[in-house]
Amino acid sequence: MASVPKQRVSVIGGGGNVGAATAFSLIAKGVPAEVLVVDVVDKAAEGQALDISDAAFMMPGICRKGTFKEAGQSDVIIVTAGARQQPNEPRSALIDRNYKIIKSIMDSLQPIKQTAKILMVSNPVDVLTDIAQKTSGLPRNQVIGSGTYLDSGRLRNALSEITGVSPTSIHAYMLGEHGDNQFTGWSSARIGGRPLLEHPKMKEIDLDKIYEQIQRKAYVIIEAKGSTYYGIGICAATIAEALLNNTNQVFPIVNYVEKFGCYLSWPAAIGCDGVEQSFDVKLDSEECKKLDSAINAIKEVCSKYN
Ligand SMILES: NC(=O)C1=CN([C@@H]2O[C@H](COP(=O)(O)OP(=O)(O)OC[C@H]3O[C@@H](n4cnc5c(N)ncnc54)[C@H](O)[C@@H]3O)[C@@H](O)[C@H]2O)C=CC1
Ligand SMILES: CC(=O)C(=O)O
Repeated sequence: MASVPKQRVSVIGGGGNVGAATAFSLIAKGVPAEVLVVDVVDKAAEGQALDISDAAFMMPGICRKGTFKEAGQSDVIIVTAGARQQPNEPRSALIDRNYKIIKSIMDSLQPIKQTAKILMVSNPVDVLTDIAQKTSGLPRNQVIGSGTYLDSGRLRNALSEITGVSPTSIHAYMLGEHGDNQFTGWSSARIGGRPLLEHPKMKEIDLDKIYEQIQRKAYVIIEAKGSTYYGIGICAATIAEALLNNTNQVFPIVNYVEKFGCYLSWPAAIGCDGVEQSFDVKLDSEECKKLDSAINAIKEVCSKYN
C-alpha cells in the first residue's frame, strides 16, 4: 500500500454535491494530500469517499471517509455542509438554516489544530465565515471563505469570450458579497497591462448586461439542475492548494478586512498562514457605493447572528 500523504484536507459536508466535487477536484488536480470526506450522513460520506478513491488510483492524493475529530486535526478544513438554495431563492435566505449547522460543526471539530485553516463554502458564505471564525476560536487570518472567486471566474470566462484573450490573462474581480450585493470592479480590471475597458472589443459592450449574466448565473444553473458544484469544487480545491503549498496566489475570497471592520469578498494573497496580505483595490465612486451596500448587508446579518 502507498504511504499516507503528510498533509490532510477534510471536507465537511462531503457527502453532498459541493463537498464531493471539492474532494474529487483535490484528487484530480494531483494535490498530494489525504482527503477525508466527513458528513452527518455517514453512508453518504462512505459512498462518496469510496467512489472518489477509485479516481485516486493513479494520483498522489488518497481519499477516505473521516470523522469530525480527525477533521479537527487537519491542515485545511473545508466546510460545504448545509442547506442549498431552492430555485430563485437568494443565498442570504439560507442563514437561518445554516448558521446552527455551522456552529454545531465547529463544536464537533474541537479540539481544532491550532495551525489549521478553515475554508468556508456553505452559503451565505461571507456571514458564515464570520460565524465560523468566532465559534472555532482560530485567528481571523486562518478562517476564510471561497467568496467571489467563483463569480470572478465566471466573469473572466465571459470577458474571454468577448476579447478573445485567455481568462487566465484577464485580471478582473467580482467583489463585496458572494450574493446579490456583489459588484464588478470594472475600474481596476486589467488586460495585458492596460485597463480592460480600453480594449477595443469592450467599447460596444453593455457592462450592466454582463454584470447581470454573472450575478444570475447560479440562479440559472439551480433552476436547470438543482445545484451548482463543479465550478465551486475546483475553486475550493485551488484555494486549499494555495494554503497547503504557501503559493501566495491572490484570490477574491472572504477575508477579514480591518478598514471595513468585517469579513467580505475582497482580494487577498493566500499562503500557509491563511491570509498573508489584503489589498487596497482602486474603485470609482459608483463602485464605492456598491461596496458600502455590500458591507452594510453583511454587517446587518452578522449583528443578528452573533
Ligand atoms: N460558496 C459557493 O460559491 C457555493 C456554495 N454552495 C453552498 O454549499 C452548500 C452545500 O450545497 P450542496 O452540496 O449542493 O448541498 P447538498 O444537499 O448536496 O449537500 C449538503 C451536505 O451537507 C451535509 N450536512 C448537513 N448538516 C451537516 C452537519 N451538521 N455536519 C456535516 N454534514 C452536514 C448533508 O448531509 C449533505 O450531505 C450550500 O449551502 C450551498 O448554497 C454551493 C455552490 C457554490
Ligand atoms: C450556489 C452558489 O453560491 C453559486 O454557484 O454561486
